[in-house]
Amino acid sequence: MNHVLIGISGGIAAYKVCEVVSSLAKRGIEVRVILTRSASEFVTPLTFATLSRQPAYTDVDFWQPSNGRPLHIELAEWADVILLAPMTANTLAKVAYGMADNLLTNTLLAAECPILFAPAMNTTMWLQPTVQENWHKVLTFSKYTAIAPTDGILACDAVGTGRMAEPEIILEYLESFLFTQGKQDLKGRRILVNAGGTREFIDPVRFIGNPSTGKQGLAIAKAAIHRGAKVTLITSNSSPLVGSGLGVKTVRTSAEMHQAMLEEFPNADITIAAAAVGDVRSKMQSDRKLPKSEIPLNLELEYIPDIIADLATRKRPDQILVGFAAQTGTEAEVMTAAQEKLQRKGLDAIAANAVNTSLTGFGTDTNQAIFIHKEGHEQTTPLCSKLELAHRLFDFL
Ligand SMILES: Cc1cc2nc3c(=O)[nH]c(=O)nc-3n(C[C@H](O)[C@H](O)[C@H](O)COP(=O)(O)O)c2cc1C
Ligand SMILES: CC(C)(COP(=O)(O)O)[C@@H](O)C(=O)NCCC(=O)NCCS
Ligand SMILES: [Mg+2]
Repeated sequence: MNHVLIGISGGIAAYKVCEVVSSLAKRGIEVRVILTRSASEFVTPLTFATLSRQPAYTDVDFWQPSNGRPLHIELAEWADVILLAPMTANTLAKVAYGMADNLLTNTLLAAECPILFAPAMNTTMWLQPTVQENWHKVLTFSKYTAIAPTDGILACDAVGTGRMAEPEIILEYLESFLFTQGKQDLKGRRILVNAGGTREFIDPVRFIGNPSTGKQGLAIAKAAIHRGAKVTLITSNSSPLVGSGLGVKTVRTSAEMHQAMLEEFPNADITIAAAAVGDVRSKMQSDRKLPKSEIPLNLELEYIPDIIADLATRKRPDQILVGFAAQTGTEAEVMTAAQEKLQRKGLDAIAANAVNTSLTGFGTDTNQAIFIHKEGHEQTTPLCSKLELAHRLFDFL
């Protein structure tokens, strides 16, 4: 799976799709682009052809007598996933009614692969009842997945809903879809994820913390959204780029994390705890910054209650609870420690990952883990992106 077909319709947000095409091509993914006539008014086919290292197609190509097999059939069969970005109000209406009057809309009808839509338009256009009706209609078809527009400044200086999802968000969807073939197996599921490292404050400017950046937890949240879930992310000391479908709560300390997890846990079908929660904190916590001379050199510590073990005691039979175990040591040592945690804490599964290599663990973009299920089966992942690891975890569960 590595053929991405990108359809571009006539909006100013087309300029941002150049970056999407360029990034995919640099990762060795084959990209082809179809432009509508209006799209070519904004960015030339030559730009996309050059960035993708492939011909870019327009309606001129559609009507070529030299094609042999119809071009829209060839392109539809070639694609593993199609992205339509930006999607105009006009093209959305055509899709909603199955219309096919240009190369792009004919290709969409001829395609069997999953199709991602990233609309972009002025807020008043977006909120028109006709546009909203078309949008909700297309989303009832399983072949189509929405990358909903976000709030912010538009090209007409207005501020509101209608901004196309950022290239980074679109690229993450594509990475997911190339791995999962677009399956929506978490549709209707509510997923709770925590991420990041907690900070246990001694005073307002000093804390006991850890190097967790929240990247793995955030990747799990995104993977779940890409598979159709509704996701709540509780994050500590990490600032996610928020796309749609993600509810985010920010906390600082393990006590705040514990409280937030207790509030959200009853609503979750699956809970995945990827946060690095502190194990100890200072008994003494000052509200004002301590002068250096007042910082005790023998700081008295206390253990922090184990959040995930607490959740396990409250778990209903229909709920799934998964932990992460960051370990150092050999693969055998990592396994033994994770197995012990799985049992002692009463989890359904655990993902053990080594944090003492340069490509896995804290702050890296890649990771590697061993998944262990309480019923005994286990699976070792290859070294892969944190997003892929998240998908492998959902497949395992
Ligand atoms: C400067 C300019 C900006 C436009 N921006 C958008 C836009 O962001 N979203 C949209 O739906 N239509 C936008 N349009 C209107 C579309 O280009 C127009 O509806 C066109 O018919 C769409 O054709 P297509 O869907 O085949 O690409 C814009 C038009 C102009 C002239
Ligand atoms: C136009 C743009 C891509 C600009 O993004 P930018 O502010 O990141 O440069 C973004 O504002 C967007 O997606 N807008 C929605 C489409 C739009 O503004 N259309 C024309 C307004 S009438
Ligand atoms: Mg711990």
